[in-house]
Amino acid sequence: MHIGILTGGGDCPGLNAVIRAVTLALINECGARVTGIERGFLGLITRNVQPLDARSVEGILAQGGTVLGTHNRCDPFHYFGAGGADVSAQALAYARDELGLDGLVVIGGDGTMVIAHRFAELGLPVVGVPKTIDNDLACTERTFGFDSAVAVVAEALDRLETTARSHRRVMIAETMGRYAGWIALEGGMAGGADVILLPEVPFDVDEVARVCAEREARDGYTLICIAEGAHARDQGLTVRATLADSPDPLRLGGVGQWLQHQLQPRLQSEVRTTLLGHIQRGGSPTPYDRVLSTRFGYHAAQLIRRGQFGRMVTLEGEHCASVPLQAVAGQTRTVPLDHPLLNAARGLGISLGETQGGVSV
Ligand SMILES: Nc1ncnc2c1ncn2[C@@H]1O[C@H](COP(=O)(O)OP(=O)(O)O)[C@@H](O)[C@H]1O
Ligand SMILES: O=P(O)(O)OC[C@H]1O[C@](O)(COP(=O)(O)O)[C@@H](O)[C@@H]1O
Ligand SMILES: [Mg+2]
Repeated sequence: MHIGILTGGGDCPGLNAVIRAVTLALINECGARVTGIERGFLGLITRNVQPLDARSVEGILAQGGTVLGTHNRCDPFHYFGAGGADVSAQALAYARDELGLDGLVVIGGDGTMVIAHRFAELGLPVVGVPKTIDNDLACTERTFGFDSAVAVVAEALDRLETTARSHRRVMIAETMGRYAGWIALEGGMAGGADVILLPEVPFDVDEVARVCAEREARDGYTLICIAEGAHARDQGLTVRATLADSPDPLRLGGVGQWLQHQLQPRLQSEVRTTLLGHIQRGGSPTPYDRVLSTRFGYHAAQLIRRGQFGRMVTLEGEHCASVPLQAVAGQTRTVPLDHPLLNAARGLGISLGETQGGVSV
């Protein structure tokens, strides 16, 4: 048996742990030959691959990034390198006929799963593994990388708290997460934020200013954790860049700065913004993510061993399971408005920037 592995989309802590687990399990349990495809689906177009064995995955469990490299714009069905042309047939022929792959493990997020699903429909035996710091993939309670990103946000807020307290300032920390607020919600809760602003709950600037002013009068400082996809009730998304050649062209960023400009004229204390950016995505995975990645990788190898293709590994409660790629492709899992952590935040007096019927809550 010959199996390929690729990592697609934004990198994320735990990718190497999955590569290691898939490789070791396939070699040990199936006697398989394993090949790494470099830079996501791009490697199937540029024909860049490398053999993987026990030796090549040694020592990578705790390494951030991906030893295979990745790409978050390469879609063989609309290839940027060929003016948006569909080069999927060549990529498929290379994988199946030239490399002789019996299966392909695709480690990626929502965008990558869309492409994986399309290849599966063309007959390539594919198994997906859910990756993203954003935790926004459908059908799985967790993606690996999320816990590591939350740990970075929590530590950043811990550090911002001491400087905010010393200067009696309003400190805004902007997190990643695209259209989902998971990183800001869990990171904000873990880091003791006073205000948490999410894409799922459009906020009222007056209400956020009121909370800051009230705290200014009392404690003197406020910690705000805002997701890059959050927006005021009457505002659209804050877009940092638009990539013309991508099916997912928007890059978000800057809403923290925008909020700073709204708040500053209404407050005595100084307002400062920290954009956490790619710090959330780099570095070593937390122990939780190392274990989750290892479990996901092992489960992916089990699916291959049983010939269960066209599926993505999931976490259901305590157990690894799987769902058809079709159920995941093109979906985004956002924070439900009745999520227990939102209720807990409200119950603790943490502001979500909400007003009800025009009345501040
Ligand atoms: N809805 C979509 N349909 C088709 N391709 C997509 C879609 N969203 C993203 N992609 C492509 O999938 C790849 C990875 O997507 P991205 O969202 O950056 O990473 P991830 O796989 O982590 O979600 C990129 O090539 C992107 O252009
Ligand atoms: O690295 P880029 O291209 O600026 O992309 C940034 C985006 O990637 C992420 O870090 C991760 O998203 P994906 O998992 O979908 O790749 C988002 O949180 C962020 O909006
Ligand atoms: Mg994505």
